[in-house]
Amino acid sequence: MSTEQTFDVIVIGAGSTGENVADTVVRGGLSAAVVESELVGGECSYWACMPSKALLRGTEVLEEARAVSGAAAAVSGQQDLRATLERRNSFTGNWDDSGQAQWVEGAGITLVRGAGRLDGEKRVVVRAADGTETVLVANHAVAVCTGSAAAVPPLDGIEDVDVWTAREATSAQEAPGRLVILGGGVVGVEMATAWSALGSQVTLLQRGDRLLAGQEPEAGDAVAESLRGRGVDVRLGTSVSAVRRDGDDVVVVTSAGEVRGDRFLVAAGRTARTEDIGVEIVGLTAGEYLDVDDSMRVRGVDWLYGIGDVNGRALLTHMGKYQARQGGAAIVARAQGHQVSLADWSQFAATADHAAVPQVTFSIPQVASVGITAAQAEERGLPHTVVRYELGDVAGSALFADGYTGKAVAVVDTDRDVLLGVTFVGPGVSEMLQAATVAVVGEVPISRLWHAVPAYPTMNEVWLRLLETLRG
Ligand SMILES: Cc1cc2nc3c(=O)[nH]c(=O)nc-3n(C[C@H](O)[C@H](O)[C@H](O)COP(=O)(O)OP(=O)(O)OC[C@H]3O[C@@H](n4cnc5c(N)ncnc54)[C@H](O)[C@@H]3O)c2cc1C
Ligand SMILES: NC(=O)c1ccc[n+]([C@@H]2O[C@H](COP(=O)([O-])OP(=O)(O)OC[C@H]3O[C@@H](n4cnc5c(N)ncnc54)[C@H](O)[C@@H]3O)[C@@H](O)[C@H]2O)c1
Repeated sequence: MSTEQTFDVIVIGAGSTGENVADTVVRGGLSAAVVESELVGGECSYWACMPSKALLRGTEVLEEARAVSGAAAAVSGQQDLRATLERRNSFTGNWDDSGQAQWVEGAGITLVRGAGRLDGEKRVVVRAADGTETVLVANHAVAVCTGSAAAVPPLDGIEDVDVWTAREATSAQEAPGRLVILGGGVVGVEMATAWSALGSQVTLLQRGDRLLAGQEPEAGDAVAESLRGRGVDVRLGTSVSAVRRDGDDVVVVTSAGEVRGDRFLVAAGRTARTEDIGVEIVGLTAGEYLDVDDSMRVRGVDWLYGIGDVNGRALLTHMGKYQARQGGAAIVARAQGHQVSLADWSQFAATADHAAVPQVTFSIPQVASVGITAAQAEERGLPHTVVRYELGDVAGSALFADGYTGKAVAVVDTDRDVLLGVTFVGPGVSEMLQAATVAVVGEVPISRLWHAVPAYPTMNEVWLRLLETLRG
């Protein structure tokens, strides 16, 4: 027997995105239920951003202290693995979501535990762990915020091996002795940095000729050099064809021979969590990312929204939350019978998804970027010029660390005289990113940027050097 409840908006998935969609519509005066089959808070809180950054932070702090002569003398001994893992555990609330569930209820959102599935127009069936079913009916909209999962390539023998994905790599309670990682993207690079510093012998396999392939080349080159310097076996141009067990070992068969490890982490991208949510009822294909317009509405289905990782536009927590604010506002406006403008930068459009996605890779060195790369400007046929500057050559960097090395890269639209993209590579650059984001989103003219005077002696002085280099 199933019970039926009605809400203005039903959100499937209480990750960081779903929580924010529900919060936005409730603040807009609508009622909302959010359905969650695992932990309220989703991937970011328990198996992604938070635990991975907690694993990395100690290594970064030690590295920064060791790079300041005088301070370096105080850094002796090894990082405490147990304490690092316990600090990481505390950031995940020991994988207990009661705090976040409390927040949801406190925000006036109804939390429904169980797996949600579309069952008709504006109808969602929720199957709880005990098999009971509840039917939720939406007055206005259903927002699918079910996120993404690790994509595991169909390698020969993979079904016989206990593969690690980002979930196991971020929640492990011991450092693996030998860790073999497939994929030199963000997850592969961050996990190689974290676990190599915590005692694992890491081999990183990347099929392309560069790590962090979607970034400016300076990023992947610097990170590869750094990882090698800290003992990681980085193998570029290496593809993996098969994997097998041999006693306690995992044997990974690559285009350049076999690699043995205790653990095998697959970090080869993500796949949409749309397998079991009934998208077929609106003519969509299970397993594919939801194709949405800039208000996050699924094209062709006026009551259905796809927000966050599940739409594949920008797989980052802060972008999912941004889309939640924009899409949530659109849901509220449409419920009130208002027109929703999809014009660029309107209050309902997630325009930044196309032009200004900020991202920090917490490798050593860090990579902080926003907007498009020079290669993307080329692909899009945009008239542009690229300006590069050695970040180590400004006084603030020299103070930050002895022998600081880093790069700044700016892609400038030569027609419109505005920034298309900015990338910083180096220690401590994550905190420099927001200025670049404001400049890209605001399309601040280069002539006006000369008036944005960076404080001395900070690393931000590189902005002035980039402008001087551009002027020639
Ligand atoms: C290792 C790693 C590190 C990362 N680090 C960062 C970082 O530093 N910064 C950053 O910005 N991004 C980072 N990301 C990306 C970030 O984790 C995601 O972009 C973010 O979690 C997406 O949020 P979401 O709410 O859209 O999806 P999710 O967090 O995946 O949430 C979806 C929720 O839906 C639930 N769900 C799924 N199907 C159903 C169903 N049928 N019924 C009910 N509930 C369902 C799931 O249980 C889950 O709770 C990282 C990713 C990984 C893998
Ligand atoms: N700090 C952050 O913001 C952060 C951290 C981690 C993850 N994330 C998000 O999570 C997403 C997923 O990260 P990811 O690293 O899994 O994906 P990714 O797309 O960044 O990188 C995957 C890498 O694996 C390689 N690859 C894929 N299949 C392969 C194969 N069969 N053999 C060898 N190499 C193969 C690809 O060439 C690519 O370089 C990212 O898009 C990012 O948005 C963000």
